[in-house]
Amino acid sequence: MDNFMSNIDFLLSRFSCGSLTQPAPNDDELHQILSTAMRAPDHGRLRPWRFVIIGKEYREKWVRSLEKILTKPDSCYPPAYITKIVQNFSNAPLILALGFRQFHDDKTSISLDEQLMAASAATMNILNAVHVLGFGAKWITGPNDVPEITELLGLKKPYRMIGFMFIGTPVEGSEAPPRVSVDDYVANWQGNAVNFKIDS
Ligand SMILES: Cc1cc2nc3c(=O)[nH]c(=O)nc-3n(C[C@H](O)[C@H](O)[C@H](O)COP(=O)(O)O)c2cc1C
Repeated sequence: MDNFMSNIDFLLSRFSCGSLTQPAPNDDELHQILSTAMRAPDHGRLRPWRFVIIGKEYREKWVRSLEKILTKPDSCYPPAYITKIVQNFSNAPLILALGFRQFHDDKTSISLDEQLMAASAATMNILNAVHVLGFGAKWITGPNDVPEITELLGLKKPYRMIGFMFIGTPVEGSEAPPRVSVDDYVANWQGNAVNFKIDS
């Protein structure tokens, strides 16, 4: 029972943390973290999730390539965004590119929405596992829809990106933001359509 309490406490204390420093999880820890993604619910056992690790050896190359792509003359990104994103990617102790493989109608009856949900559930498992091992992480969208970037990562069609995750050690003083109340978001069905407190 004690064990269950502490597991619940872990889940309840997770928060996203963008202010990260070294160390990042080591290879064994990262393997454990990624193993939890493989336990996500997944209709039809398609295992649609795909993750690309951008480790520190290739950090510089990745950041330079990213900057080059984002600053092309036809780029739709404002300079301030590019500076911020390049800085964030440069400082992140470890980067994961998050994606999923799209299986289409000719291969499966499972919808793309469901595949996206399975990949999202896998990503949530990663966030929780990172926290359990004492690290912090943040899931960001980033420039995940730029064709040259998806191509650079090996995540162009039939893959689709769902963002990036930064993983590392939360800087001192990082704190969970206040949380919302369960009662506002959950209703008991009592025979008629429910109303949610938050929406009334
Ligand atoms: C699909 C997805 C994309 C996100 N993209 C961004 C983003 O680009 N920038 C950002 O600051 N937060 C982004 N977030 C939100 C953060 O990951 C995080 O959830 C938020 O800062 C709230 O923190 P919390 O997880 O502790 O509630 C995204 C979340 C999700 C689920």
